[in-house]
Amino acid sequence: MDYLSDERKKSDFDVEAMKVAWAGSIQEFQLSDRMAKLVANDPVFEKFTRPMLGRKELLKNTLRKSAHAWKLIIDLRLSEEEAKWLRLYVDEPAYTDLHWGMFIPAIEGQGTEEQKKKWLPLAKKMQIIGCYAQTELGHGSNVQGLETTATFDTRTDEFIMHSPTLTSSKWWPGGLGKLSTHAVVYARLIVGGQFHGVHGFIVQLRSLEDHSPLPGITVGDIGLKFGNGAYNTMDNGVLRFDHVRIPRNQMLMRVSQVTKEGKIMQSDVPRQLIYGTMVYVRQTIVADASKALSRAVCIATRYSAVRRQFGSRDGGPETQVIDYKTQQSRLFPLLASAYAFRFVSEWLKSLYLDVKQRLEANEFSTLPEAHACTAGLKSLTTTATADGIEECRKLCGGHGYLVSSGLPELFAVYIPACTYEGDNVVLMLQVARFLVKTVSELGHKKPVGTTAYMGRVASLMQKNSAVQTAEGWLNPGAVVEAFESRAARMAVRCAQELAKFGNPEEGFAELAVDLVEVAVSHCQLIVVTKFFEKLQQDIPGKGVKESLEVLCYVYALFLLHKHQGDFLATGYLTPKQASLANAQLRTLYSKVRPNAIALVDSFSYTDHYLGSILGRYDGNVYPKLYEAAWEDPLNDSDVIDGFHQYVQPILKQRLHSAKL
Ligand SMILES: CCCCCCCC/C=C\CCCCCCC/C=C/C(=O)SCCNC(=O)CCNC(=O)[C@H](O)C(C)(C)COP(=O)(O)OP(=O)(O)OC[C@H]1O[C@@H](n2cnc3c(N)ncnc32)[C@H](O)[C@@H]1OP(=O)(O)O
Ligand SMILES: Cc1cc2nc3c(=O)[nH]c(=O)nc-3n(C[C@H](O)[C@H](O)[C@H](O)COP(=O)(O)OP(=O)(O)OC[C@H]3O[C@@H](n4cnc5c(N)ncnc54)[C@H](O)[C@@H]3O)c2cc1C
Repeated sequence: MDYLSDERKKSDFDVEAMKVAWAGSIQEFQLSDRMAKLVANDPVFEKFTRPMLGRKELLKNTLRKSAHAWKLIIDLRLSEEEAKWLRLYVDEPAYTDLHWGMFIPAIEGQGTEEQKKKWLPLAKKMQIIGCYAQTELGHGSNVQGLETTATFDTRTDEFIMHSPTLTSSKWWPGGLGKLSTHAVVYARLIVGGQFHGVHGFIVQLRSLEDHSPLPGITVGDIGLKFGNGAYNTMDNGVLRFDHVRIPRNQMLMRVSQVTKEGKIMQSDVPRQLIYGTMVYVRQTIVADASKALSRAVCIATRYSAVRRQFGSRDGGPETQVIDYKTQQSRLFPLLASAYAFRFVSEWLKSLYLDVKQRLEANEFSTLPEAHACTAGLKSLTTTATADGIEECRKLCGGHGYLVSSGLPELFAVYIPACTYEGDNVVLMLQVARFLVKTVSELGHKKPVGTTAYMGRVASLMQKNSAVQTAEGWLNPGAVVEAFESRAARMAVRCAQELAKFGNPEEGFAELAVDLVEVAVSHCQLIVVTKFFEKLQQDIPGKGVKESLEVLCYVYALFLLHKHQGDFLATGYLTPKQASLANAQLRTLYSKVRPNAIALVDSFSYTDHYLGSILGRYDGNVYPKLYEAAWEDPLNDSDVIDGFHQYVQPILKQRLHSAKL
């Protein structure tokens, strides 16, 4: 029985076509769909018992799933794209993520042709397993502050890897704790007693025979992390070196080379390329944000249509909680954000692929913008997604707190995304630096790409919003201009404040809070713009483009409402115009309402991937919640272990004293 069938009948767009729009293309949809079903129908990938497992069982279970996934990849000859979808739907962080997601890309981006030829075939056949060992106990954000040393010994043509202090211990790398045989280790290069910056080195950590740590290497897991299950399927590790020697050719030498004689040769490649793997991963994290948020929103939307509270008339049914305006005002902007993040990630991927191609041809001009966009959008989307998942939990009331709702585990596994691959505040400060530089160069350099609007700063500073009615906000030009003006005005105001400081670094530190706000406003502008640009494309299917248009305005006007202080303070909007935007937002929520279930069905998530009783496709929530309660191990017996030992004596004592 489909308890949501009436809801599904209300929608006015073609869901199958929306699925394609969400996936990006029919090919991508079919590929994703095939992998989702493959995982959902395979009992090895069962995940409901995960939160009940102890750490050792949990990790072993992950190893079993990873081995099975690898077997499927080989047996079914899956392509790299298919393997990525498979990883997504298996839905369990594992050492293989870091092997494929960071170790291999680090060698691809920073290795010489010779190094790639040697290491990539071994890694791609998984004859070695690698991780990305950058962060240390004492330093994560400040990469230049890393303390591990790689000292060149001209006599033996080797580097000596060493951990000189406790704080230099590598700390956090995923896959390092128990599984990696190799790592790309980031260390200070020392040649002839001089420090030559931080570089990556391929270091073997464990024996390929018996997996024991090699001499001079101390390695282990850093311990249990937030939440049951969640990220504890990953062996984040600690690593120390005691004068471990590696051949010279294991330094990744695309950026700088060390010769046999101990000479440092700089190539034309900028030093920042050493950070290139992070640019790649930040871009993938933006795509993952839309997946995590859409998953939470799918659960909260379906449950909000099933759940009823208050409002019964003459004994009739009570009101579905999705019909409360307050519920809509919390849920629908998240639904719109999921779509907005999906489309901005699509754009970011194309920007990244373009930069990658240019880098391969030694053309580096677009790297700063790629860095600013990946850093800023990673920060913006992961912050919104982490907050959004928690909001979805609250939108599901008490039942959202049950593990079987799927939301606690999703939250616990997701929140470190605000920290890993760069703390979100630290990353926004990078965007701010980029914007301040752009503003300072306006006189002699035409801004391009996502900062092109800064080239129109004079007019953006003068012109105020012309919107007169609530309908007036349904105009891409009016909305984009509002976001451009706000970002440009905030940036210019900050640049003026900065100019008052004699020392720019001192000014940057003092104004950091305002600078982060400028960076956020710039990143929100990118997301809004890319959503409107998506709508310019041919999007087939009855009502699909119209529904996306509604979501695009919901996203933009919700942000405008939330940050109306900025829009008003910069003088671009009047209070009346801000309140017209809010009135329009209410109308838009009414347009989303009949399509809400269809809009989350369009994510095409299987019940396996959602992992939620509240979010079940058929809406059969209460009987399944009731059933699941009886499956809890506490309900194996009526009288629990420990009762006779610890509780009964107390009860007896009470009875005894009551008699007295
Ligand atoms: C077949 C099977 C397939 C299976 C497929 C599976 C695929 C899986 C795919 C993905 C899974 C991924 C899983 C991810 C799991 C996450 C695990 C987490 C990993 C980590 O966290 S790794 C560690 C990350 N660490 C950080 O992010 C540190 C943050 N800090 C920094 O980035 C930097 O130190 C800094 C930028 C904050 C500051 O650096 P520094 O002091 O050196 O720099 P500045 O002086 O400020 O700037 C110098 C200059 O450089 C520019 N810059 C900085 N960064 C970059 C960059 N990344 N790229 C380009 N340019 C950069 C900066 O703008 C300055 O420029 P200007 O001089 O101003 O021009
Ligand atoms: C689950 C998980 C997996 C990880 N996997 C890996 C991995 O595979 N490989 C790896 O190398 N690392 C990994 N990391 C480490 C991760 O990259 C770092 O934790 C991250 O970069 C943040 O650095 P930090 O811990 O030094 O934070 P800190 O920089 O110490 O942050 C602490 C606080 O200080 C603030 N702060 C720091 N600097 C500034 C500044 N300049 N201005 C203003 N505020 C500032 C931050 O905003 C934050 O509030 C992982 C971390 C986690 C949680």
